[in-house]
Amino acid sequence: MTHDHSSSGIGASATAKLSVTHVSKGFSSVNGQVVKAIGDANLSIAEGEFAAFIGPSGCGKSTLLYMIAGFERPTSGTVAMNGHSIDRPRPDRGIVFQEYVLFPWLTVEGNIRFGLDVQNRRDAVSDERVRHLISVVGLTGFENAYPHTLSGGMQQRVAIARALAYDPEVLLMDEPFGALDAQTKRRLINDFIRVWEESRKTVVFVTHSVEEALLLADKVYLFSARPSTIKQVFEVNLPRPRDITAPQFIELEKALLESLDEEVSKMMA
Ligand SMILES: Nc1ncnc2c1ncn2[C@@H]1O[C@H](COP(=O)(O)OP(=O)(O)OP(=O)(O)O)[C@@H](O)[C@H]1O
Repeated sequence: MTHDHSSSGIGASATAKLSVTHVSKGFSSVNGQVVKAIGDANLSIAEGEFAAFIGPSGCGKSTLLYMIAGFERPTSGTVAMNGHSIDRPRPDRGIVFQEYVLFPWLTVEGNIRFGLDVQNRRDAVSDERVRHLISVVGLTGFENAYPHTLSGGMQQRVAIARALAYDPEVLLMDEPFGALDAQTKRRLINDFIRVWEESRKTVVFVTHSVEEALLLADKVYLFSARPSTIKQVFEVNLPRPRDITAPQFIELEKALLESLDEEVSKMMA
């Protein structure tokens, strides 16, 4: 099922975990011109929802994610969590980037434990939490390994466990599997679905891949060409793990691709 979200008035909702209301964002370029990345974005993400952002390159997906993270502020409009405007990064939002940003001088366990150590949480409960996370992301046996000895897929597993370690309310992911080869990506998607199903945290996941979005998300938010709005929301009411050959999956994939292609053409015009 899809909804047209190009009109306004759908941002605020009493039950929203995250709400984006009439948000615009412009950047000044080196020659002094303003690039309007986001025109008027409105969306509302429910508690426990797995949301994917997709859209043409440069439409402002990462920019909106960074506003939710608190790294960027909107030019106008509001981005709120639990009804409160977001004004800075906080540990209630964990983030996983595309690049493997691990601390090279810390082991796998040290990296995962990092956020807990910063909060001085070293007790039996946090020890058990770290041990459990190492196991669910499939890194048991690699606790004492250093990042440079790990493959890209393994490093992203560490980054996911690290973001989950301090139990954030929301997990923000910026193309976390984008740099991985197709096979590693597929395995990580399947494993990540299991990890997510255990906690059912609210996730916002930026991706370029229609297939990845439809394999993972409850709702796929399609951004229009710049200055962007949320053009359409695709609801994916299919049980996980999803079958990419199922007729409903293929039907959704086709509709999403067609709508995305229209926006990509506008960006290239
Ligand atoms: N800090 C910045 N300074 C100037 N311009 C910026 C800045 N951050 C983003 N932009 C511009 O804003 C627009 C949106 O960028 P953003 O990275 O959010 O897009 P995106 O949809 O995530 O792109 P992609 O899919 O290619 O990663 C782009 O034109 C980009 O060049």
